[in-house]
Amino acid sequence: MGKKAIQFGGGNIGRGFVAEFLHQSGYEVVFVDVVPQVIESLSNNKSYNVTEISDEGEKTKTITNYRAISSKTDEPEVVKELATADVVTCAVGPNVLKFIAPVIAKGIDAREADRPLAVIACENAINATDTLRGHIEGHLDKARLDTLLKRARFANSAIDRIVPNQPANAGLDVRIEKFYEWVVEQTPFGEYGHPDISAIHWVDHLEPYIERKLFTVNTGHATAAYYGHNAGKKTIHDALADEKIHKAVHDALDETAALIIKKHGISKEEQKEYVDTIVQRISNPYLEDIVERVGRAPLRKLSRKERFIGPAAQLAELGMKYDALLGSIDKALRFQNVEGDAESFELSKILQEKSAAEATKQLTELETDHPLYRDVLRLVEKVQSEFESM
Ligand SMILES: NC(=O)C1=CN([C@@H]2O[C@H](COP(=O)(O)OP(=O)(O)OC[C@H]3O[C@@H](n4cnc5c(N)ncnc54)[C@H](O)[C@@H]3O)[C@@H](O)[C@H]2O)C=CC1
Ligand SMILES: O=P(O)(O)OC[C@H]1O[C@](O)(CO)[C@@H](O)[C@@H]1O
Repeated sequence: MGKKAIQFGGGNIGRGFVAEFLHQSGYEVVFVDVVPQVIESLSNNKSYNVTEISDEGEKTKTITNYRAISSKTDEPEVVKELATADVVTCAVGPNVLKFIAPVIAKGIDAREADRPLAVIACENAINATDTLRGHIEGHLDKARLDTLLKRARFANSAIDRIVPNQPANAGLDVRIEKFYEWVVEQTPFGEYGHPDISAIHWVDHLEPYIERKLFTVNTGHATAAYYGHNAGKKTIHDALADEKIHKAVHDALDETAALIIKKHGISKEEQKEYVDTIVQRISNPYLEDIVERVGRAPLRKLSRKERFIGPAAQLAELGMKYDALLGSIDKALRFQNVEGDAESFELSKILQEKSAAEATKQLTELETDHPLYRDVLRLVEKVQSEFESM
């Protein structure tokens, strides 16, 4: 039996990042999704193209050797595939992990293979695999929990690659930036050793990588998106061409860099190079990355451990500067009632219906005695008063 991986989420990252690299390492990929069109399209087309874009031009790779199953209509099939798979990955969105956990738990409980299933969540969230594991454990056969690690091993990951929204007629094909980083913990695999996926950079300690990525790439990307949306810009490239927004992005990344350098012992020079690289990446004009995609789901992005409150809270606790991050939070609070973005409508509702204190608590989960709390409360009050007067 050849190597088999189950990929939950046949979307941009699922097809354009995870499946590309699993395919490259000889895995058969079984996509699992809930959207019928995704399943149909993957089942009816035996290949699709991934086109890598960079300022050196474009390079196209053809992906084959995959299948697709709906976890909505064919759950028993998905369980059977999980019971004999080597790896399970997911790119469904951090808030969806709780919905894929039950079927993964059934698959783990059905396993008799001599090697545990490698579980690797590929989401923009810190320790997403631990979160998924927590949901899975709630659905496992309690009587067999003591043998869980013989049947599954759980490794957190940091994934970084920009996959913009695809052209309407793209079908399965994905246009994606050439740059990528996929860092995964290797220690959870212990004596079994990690799966052989050549694109992965295996590390013992992931935290420096995931915090650096989330608080640099995602903080910078989302800052550009929210300032850009607020200024009526179409793409991230357009936003960064505006010198005030370009400065706001660099100012926010100067603050997160100070935290990353202090906390993780990464050198100033190395972090500056990393920052310059991501500003260049996100302003890539060929990606045509619209600000509403990068700013999507503002409630998630304003939450406690995420790309703004996460670093700003740590900086406030250390008595370090976070004014620029307050600017990013201000613009994120104004990402309201954006067509197709349910969370942006929910954000507007919260700001209209709740008091500033209730809204601050609900959005950021900051305790009232946290050193960051008062500054964020003032931002919420300001945004509420401006929207009231509109
Ligand atoms: N787009 C990007 O540039 C990057 C995205 N990410 C992260 O990757 C994840 C996915 O992002 P995208 O691929 O852009 O989103 P996407 O919306 O293109 O793909 C998500 C896929 O998950 C599927 N899905 C939803 N619920 C499901 C369920 N219960 N079971 C199975 N499949 C389900 C959807 O049908 C869709 O096909 C997110 O966590 C995102 O933050 C990470 C790095 C880059
Ligand atoms: O995918 P999220 O979490 O909504 O964040 C948006 C952006 O952050 C990135 O994932 C950067 O890693 C972008 O590629 C992505 O479009």
